[in-house]
Amino acid sequence: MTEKRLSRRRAIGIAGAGVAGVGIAGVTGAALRGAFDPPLSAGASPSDAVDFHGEHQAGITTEVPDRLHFVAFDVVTKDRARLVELLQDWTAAAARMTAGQDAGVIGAVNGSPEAPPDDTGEALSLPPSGLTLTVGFGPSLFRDADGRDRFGLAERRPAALADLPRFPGEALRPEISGGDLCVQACANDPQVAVHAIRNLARIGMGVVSVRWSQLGFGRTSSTSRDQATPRNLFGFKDGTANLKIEDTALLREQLWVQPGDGPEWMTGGAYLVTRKIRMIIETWDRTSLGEQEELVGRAKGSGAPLGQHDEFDPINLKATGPDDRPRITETAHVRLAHPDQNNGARLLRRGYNYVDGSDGLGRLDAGLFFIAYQRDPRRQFVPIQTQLARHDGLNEYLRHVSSGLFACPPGVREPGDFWGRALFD
Ligand SMILES: C=CC1=C(C)c2cc3[nH]c(cc4nc(cc5[nH]c(cc1n2)c(C)c5CCC(=O)O)C(CCC(=O)O)=C4C)c(C)c3C=C
Ligand SMILES: [Fe+2]
Repeated sequence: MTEKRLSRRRAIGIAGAGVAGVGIAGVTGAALRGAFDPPLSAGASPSDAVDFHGEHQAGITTEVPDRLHFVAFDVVTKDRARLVELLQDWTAAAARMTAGQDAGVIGAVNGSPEAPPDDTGEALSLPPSGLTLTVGFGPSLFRDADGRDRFGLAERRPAALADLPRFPGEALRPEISGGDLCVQACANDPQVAVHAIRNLARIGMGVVSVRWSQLGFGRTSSTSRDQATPRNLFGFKDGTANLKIEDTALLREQLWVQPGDGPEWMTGGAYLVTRKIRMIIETWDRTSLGEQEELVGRAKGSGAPLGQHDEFDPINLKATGPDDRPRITETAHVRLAHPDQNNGARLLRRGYNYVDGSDGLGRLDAGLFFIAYQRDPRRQFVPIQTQLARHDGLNEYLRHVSSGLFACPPGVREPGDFWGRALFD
């Protein structure tokens, strides 16, 4: 085991040097692309480890890395003790993998030749790569579709974990929606994210089964002012007005469940909404630049709100153009999603682009895997999405095909503690 750990550590140095090389190439690329595109990551090296333990789970305000593997599980056991045991095993494995170690204490190659290894091995020699693993509990864990209290948890279901209403125009596919549990793996290396989910699924065999999963690339948001704003597949900067880790007062108000919000086991946690939103890329690409900008309400190059100059200039919803019409139209995305139109509600977005190949007609099967964390979806995601579903001009180019809702408990504070302990106490 010690030998194994050493080999992962040695690899960090080697891979770190590789990353530095990539950084130089990246700067050249950025310079070629033009003045709008500063390098996307700043600060700590993309190969570093992120702390697993803390007041809040990592992977929520943590700077968004480039890759995602998101998975939703169905719990297949009826035995509460086995579920708790799984959460304990998962927590231990998650802490190890986040630190760049093998999922199990024996490791991928140090065990008995007669037994399956306790790590699958594809991350051997890879550094931690900023891996974060974030767990959430879906409404169906508390009561199944027939109203049965599956694990004696029904009384502990948060009111804020109320099923999302149907929204006009959505075309949800049940087989890629919902789930009793979810794990979000974010990392700077796709192999590290996939390795983590694969090993959690392997450990969970017989207790959980994978319901659906989604790979994402190219973050579509920033969660820190140190990160440059990335672009979504419509080519627009996405994440400019996001909640950021520096906004401590706003995070208390809008993100973290506070004492008294109830139930107590969720204090320090947050609610997660996922939406897989297919983007009708080919139609969008035939839309004029002016119309694209009008639909979003921001300039495509700079990301500035229409009527302003710079990306971070405040949005002025009252500004009018020479024709006396509002610069940001009544159906513009940023008007409808703006806190002033939604009782002050805001979201911490950390979504990803996805491309699942092409459909049978040769069109890209691509879009945004939308991920938003918040203190209470009933006051945040639901009203914002209600406005968007009714009036957003972008709807012509979008199709919501999957939906997920999860209660993400607070962080694991110390070794020995485990994901969701307070829920099962
Ligand atoms: C219900 C919440 C939201 C969904 C669903 C959603 C989908 C979606 N958004 C874009 C592109 C952009 N969104 C932008 C801003 C923005 N979007 C939401 C919410 C949802 N978006 C919010 C709360 C905001 C911020 C509003 C504000 O406070 O000003 C932007 C502008 C840049 C930015 O501020 O992030 C873009 C671009 C797409 C393409 C999409 C579905 C595929
Ligand atoms: Fe948006």
